[in-house]
Amino acid sequence: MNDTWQELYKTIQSRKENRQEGSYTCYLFEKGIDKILKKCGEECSEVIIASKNGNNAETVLEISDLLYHLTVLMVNEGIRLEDIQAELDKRSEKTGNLKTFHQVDKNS
Ligand SMILES: N=c1c2ncn([C@@H]3O[C@H](COP(=O)(O)OP(=O)(O)OP(=O)(O)O)[C@@H](O)[C@H]3O)c2ncn1[C@@H]1O[C@H](COP(=O)(O)O)[C@@H](O)[C@H]1O
Repeated sequence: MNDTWQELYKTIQSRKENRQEGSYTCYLFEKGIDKILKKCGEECSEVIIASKNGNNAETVLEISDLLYHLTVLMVNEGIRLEDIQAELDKRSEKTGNLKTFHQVDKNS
């Protein structure tokens, strides 16, 4: 997985294990799952609004906020980056298989 995302994941994981004064991540873990999910929902809406407004710079900021909050959710739930990677790889294999199937179909 992408190094930046991996680093962020590790930092968030360490915030869960060692609570730190003034850390927003620790605040989210203290509040718990309902707060984390609420933030994921809010950030998702903000991505939609920024994108609808055609503002790519704002959309990039909101997608980054969403990815951060989704990563907090993953750590909270014990979902590893490798789990996401495995699922994406599985889909990519399926698409590859599908392409092969269509190519075979076209040629026949
Ligand atoms: N990537 C992020 C990141 N993205 C967004 N945010 C925070 O997410 C919050 C979202 O802003 P909002 O205005 O929606 O929320 P808010 O009003 O601040 O808070 P609520 O009362 O709504 O919960 C902001 O406080 C941002 O600072 C992040 N906070 C931390 N990180 C990274 O997480 C790691 C740990 O940081 P600490 O949490 O500071 O220890 C570091 O690598 C940071 O860079």
